[in-house]
Amino acid sequence: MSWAARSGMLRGMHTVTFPRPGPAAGDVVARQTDVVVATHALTKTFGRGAAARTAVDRLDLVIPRGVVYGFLGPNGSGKSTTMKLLLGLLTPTSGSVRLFGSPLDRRHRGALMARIGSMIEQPPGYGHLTGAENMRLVQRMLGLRQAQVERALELVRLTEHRDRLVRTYSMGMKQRLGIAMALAREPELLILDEPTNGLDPAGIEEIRNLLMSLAGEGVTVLVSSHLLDEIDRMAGVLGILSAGRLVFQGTRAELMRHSVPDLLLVTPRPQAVAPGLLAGLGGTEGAGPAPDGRSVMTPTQAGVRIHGLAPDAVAELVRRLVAEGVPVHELRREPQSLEDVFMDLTGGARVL
Ligand SMILES: Nc1ncnc2c1ncn2[C@@H]1O[C@H](COP(=O)(O)OP(=O)(O)OP(=O)(O)O)[C@@H](O)[C@H]1O
Repeated sequence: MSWAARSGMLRGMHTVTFPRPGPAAGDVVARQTDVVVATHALTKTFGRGAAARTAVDRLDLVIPRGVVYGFLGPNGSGKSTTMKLLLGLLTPTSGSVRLFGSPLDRRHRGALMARIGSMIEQPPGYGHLTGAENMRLVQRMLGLRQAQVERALELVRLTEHRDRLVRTYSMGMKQRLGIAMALAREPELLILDEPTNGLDPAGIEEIRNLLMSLAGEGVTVLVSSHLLDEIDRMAGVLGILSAGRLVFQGTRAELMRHSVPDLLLVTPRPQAVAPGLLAGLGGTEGAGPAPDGRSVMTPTQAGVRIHGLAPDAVAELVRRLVAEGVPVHELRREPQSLEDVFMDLTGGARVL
């Protein structure tokens, strides 16, 4: 049976109406929907006493069926640990995981894992075996049909390279073989940890297209990255981690709604816009770096760009500029890029 046909089946369907959970549940996750992954206050602390370190901190993830969920966060923010918790490879310190509507406990784990394909950290595969031989191992281990293996190789476009030793594969081919191994059992949920790591733009594009087409067939894809660019164009829902906390969850459009557009001040005398002019104007405090480490005020060709000013603060700034006799040729808002919003979120401790 094809994924498309299977995704329409009621097997394991779990329909819930969500109260708006956790930090910033988005429209996509808040509406009545079929949820594949839901965690509640999921927490993992490594070590004890003074050495204790909380890698994942009270996470409320909600992943609807059939989306690409982009799991973003800087290195060390807890993405891999979360994925291992979802796969039962680590035990939570507290909190819970539900997959396809069932709790991830000892009783359900086997049945739940049979519906999931994953690639965590390094791409798997033995270098001294060919692609086909590696796939045969997976086939035997999982009791798969030959047709399933063939289809997985075809999906990742490795059919013609199947008889080459894996150690001769490029990084992109190794990643694709790892994805084929995860795909062979025709999972309903695919969990991939940084599958675009080390790939060139063409390789990234290829993985992006593959994951989007799988989601189009009803497969739910959870994919992590520390690079926004790699995720942005494929993910229908974004979850952003910072130091183990989920600082945002929702669509790209919802994320952009949290942005404060920059202010562009066009003046022939940018040097007259002293940092002191911004003193006390909201959270930016004039001189010095913003919480994300970027400068609040950046010189541009025609003047200066000022980050994060609320409307009242702009009115006060205009008054000060006039009082100081700074010639203002133009003052306008310019939307922040998605990258800027991401940096604001992950650089500071702000929780949306
Ligand atoms: N087994 C472990 N024992 C102790 N600390 C751990 C263990 N696994 C992860 N950590 C710590 O937990 C934190 C989160 O790590 P994790 O690998 O989940 O982050 P990540 O977002 O996936 O980052 P990366 O992209 O670098 O893998 C890090 O500080 C890491 O050192």
